[in-house]
Amino acid sequence: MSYKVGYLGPAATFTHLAVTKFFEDHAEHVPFLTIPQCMDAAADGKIDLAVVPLENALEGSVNLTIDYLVHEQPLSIIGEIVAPIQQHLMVHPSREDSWEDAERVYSHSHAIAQCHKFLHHQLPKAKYEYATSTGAAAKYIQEHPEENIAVVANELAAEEYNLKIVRKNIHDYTHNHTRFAVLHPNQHTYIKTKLNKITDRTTLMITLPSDQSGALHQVLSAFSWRKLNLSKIESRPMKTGLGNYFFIIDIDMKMDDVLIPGAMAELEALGCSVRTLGTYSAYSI
Ligand SMILES: O=C(O)C(=O)Cc1ccccc1
Repeated sequence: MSYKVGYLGPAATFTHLAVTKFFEDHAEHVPFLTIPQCMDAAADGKIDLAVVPLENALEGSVNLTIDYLVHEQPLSIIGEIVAPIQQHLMVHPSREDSWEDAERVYSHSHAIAQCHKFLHHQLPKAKYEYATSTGAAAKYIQEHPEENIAVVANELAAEEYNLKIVRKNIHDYTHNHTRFAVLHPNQHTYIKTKLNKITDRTTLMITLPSDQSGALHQVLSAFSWRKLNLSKIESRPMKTGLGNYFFIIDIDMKMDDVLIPGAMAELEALGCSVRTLGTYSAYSI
């Protein structure tokens, strides 16, 4: 079967690279300019699957993806792709010899954050400007050679948009990986890949009862006495007022019939609300 797979585009973003490796050639790739547009298309059935960035090892969660999943478009995470990320500095070919004079650095906010030390030292006077993706920034300078901008993006983007890489591997730390989520309206959807599976995961969203002392401790104990291994816990604002947060928790196993449902029932009995954002396998590139 051939899937129609939407991704955070345009061509040659990191998300696109992840899609290419995950689906090989049994998928039609459909670029979207923003994460919400891509997720809306999956919810409306215009594409079969959406692939969007979820979390970066250096910069943390992609809040736009998590917030849109939680507040706007309740798709399920049905798979995860973990990809190494190498950032390069590139310019329009006409500026190859004068890249150090760049007035602006343009890229996705996570890409700029991953290269802060490099940019701080090598382009101290440049202003940062944020694009919807690294690919969008690369495409922009191809189309606007008159603007004195350097872009942070990957090797494929330099090829795709005919740019010159002037500094390679400018990310500040070597262990730069990103998790991409494969999203579908229905949790019970199976996808096939030849990539190596690294782990199974279940992602839950948990809202604590308000003003109850020790609530987070009780939540964690529901997982700990069942020996459920958590690989992530993070809080995000509910957007309902200062001090109101929900938690995103990753458990390192697939939904089962006993342990995770038992923990969820215990949390609900404590007055928490619990939503399963997905139960899936994670694969590495
Ligand atoms: O902008 C891109 O290319 C993306 O796919 C998002 C992203 C940005 C920075 C690191 C990893 C993924």
